[in-house]
Amino acid sequence: MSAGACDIDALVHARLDQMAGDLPALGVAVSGGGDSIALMHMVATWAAGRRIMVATVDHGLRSSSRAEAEAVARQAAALGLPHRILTWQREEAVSGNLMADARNARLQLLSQWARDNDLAAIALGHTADDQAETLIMRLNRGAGVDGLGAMSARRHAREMLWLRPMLEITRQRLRDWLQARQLDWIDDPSNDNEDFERVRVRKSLKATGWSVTAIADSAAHLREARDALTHYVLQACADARFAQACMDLPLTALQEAPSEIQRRILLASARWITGQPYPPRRAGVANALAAVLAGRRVTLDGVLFHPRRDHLRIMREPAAALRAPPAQELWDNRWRITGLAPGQTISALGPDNLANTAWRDRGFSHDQAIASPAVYEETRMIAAPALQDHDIYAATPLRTATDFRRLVMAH
Ligand SMILES: Nc1ncnc2c1ncn2[C@@H]1O[C@H](COP(=O)(O)OP(=O)(O)OP(=O)(O)O)[C@@H](O)[C@H]1O
Repeated sequence: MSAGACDIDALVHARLDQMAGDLPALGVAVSGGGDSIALMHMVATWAAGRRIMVATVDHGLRSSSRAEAEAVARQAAALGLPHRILTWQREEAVSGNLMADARNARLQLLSQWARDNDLAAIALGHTADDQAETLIMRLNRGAGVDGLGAMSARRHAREMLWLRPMLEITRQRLRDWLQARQLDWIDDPSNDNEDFERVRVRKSLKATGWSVTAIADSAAHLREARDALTHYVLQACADARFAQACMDLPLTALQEAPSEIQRRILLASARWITGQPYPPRRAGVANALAAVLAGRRVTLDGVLFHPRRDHLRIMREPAAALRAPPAQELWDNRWRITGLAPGQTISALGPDNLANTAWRDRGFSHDQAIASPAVYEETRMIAAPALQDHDIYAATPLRTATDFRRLVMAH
C-alpha cells in the first residue's frame, strides 16, 4: 500500500510502532542522503524514552566523505542523538566489485556497532523509489516472483534485525518534507552518475512519468504472493525428517503439492544439502522433479534424490562427496569434524572403507554412508565419526531443520 495524503511522519511513526514498538533501543543508519536524514528526524520525534543512536559509515571513497559524516553528526547532536562515524578500513578488494564490497562492509560495521551498543535493531531509509527501481532492474534479468517481490520491512540478517519503515513513501515526498522544514541533506554525486544502472532507471522513470508508488505496490503484491508460496512449502515439508546431513520427505507430500511448490521443495532441499548460496538452474530442477515423481533416482548439482517406498531421501551425491577437497575441520560444506591431530584430514568414507564400519546401525543408507566424513592419515582411514561414537573425533552436520526453514523463507 502506498502512502496517500496522510502525514508522512505519522505513517513512519505508525510503522515504527508496529516494527519496533517494544524495543528499548534502536539504531538508525544515516548516510547523509535525503532519505536517511528524514528518517533520523522522524525517529527522533518517535523515540518517547527509547534509547536511539545514529551511525554513519565513512567508506573513504570520496574526498568529501569525512566532512559529510561530520555533517550528519552535527544534525544528530542538534536532535540530542549520540552519533558514531564507522570507518571502513579497506583491505584488498574482496570480490573485485567495489560497490558490493562497500555495501557488505557497511552492513557488517553497522551490525557490529549495534551489537556493541545493545541496540536490538537498525532502521534504514529505503523508500518506494528503491522498491520500484529494483523491480525494474530485476525485470530486465527475467526474475520470477522471488526476485521481483518487495524488500521486506523487517528482516533478520548478519546477526541483526533490520527495519525499513519508509518503504511506502516516495523520495520526492521526503525531499518536500525536508525542504518544508529547511533541513539539509547531501546529494551524493554518484546518484547522478549514469554509469550506474539504478541511476539510468531512476531517470527513465521520471522521463516516462510512470508512477513510482504503483510500481512499488506491484512489488508489494508480488512479495505477498511469494510469502504465500513459502507458507505452502513449509506446510508440505512439515513432516520431513532431518538427520545426519540428510532429509527424508514423505512422498505423498511432494506428489500432492502443486508443481510450483514441488519445484521449490527441490530447490530448498538441494541448497540445504550443499549449502550453496545460489539455487540450481530451472531446467535441471524440472528434469529432476519429473524423474522423482516417476520414482527414479536422480542427481542434481551434487545432490542425490532417491525415492524409496513411501518417502524421498535427499542427500549428498556420493560422487560429489568423493570429489570434495580434503579438509581439517569443515568438510564438504556439510560437516564439522573435531579432534583431528596435525597431518590428519577429512575426506569421504568412500565405498572401499564401508566394510570397516557399522553403517547400518546408525540408519544410514549405503549412499549416505559412502558420502559421510572419515578421518585419514595419508591414505589410511582412521575413523568414521558420523557412523560410530568415537572418544577423540566428533562429527556434526552443519545444517539443521531450522536452517531448512530459514532457507525456504529467505528465498
Ligand atoms: N554510508 C552509510 N552510512 C550509514 N547508513 C547508510 C550508508 N549508506 C546507506 N545507508 C543506509 O542504507 C539505506 C539505503 O542505502 P542507499 O544506498 O539506497 O541510500 P543512499 O542513496 O546512500 O542515501 P539515503 O537513502 O540516505 O538517501 C540508507 O537510507 C541508509 O539508511
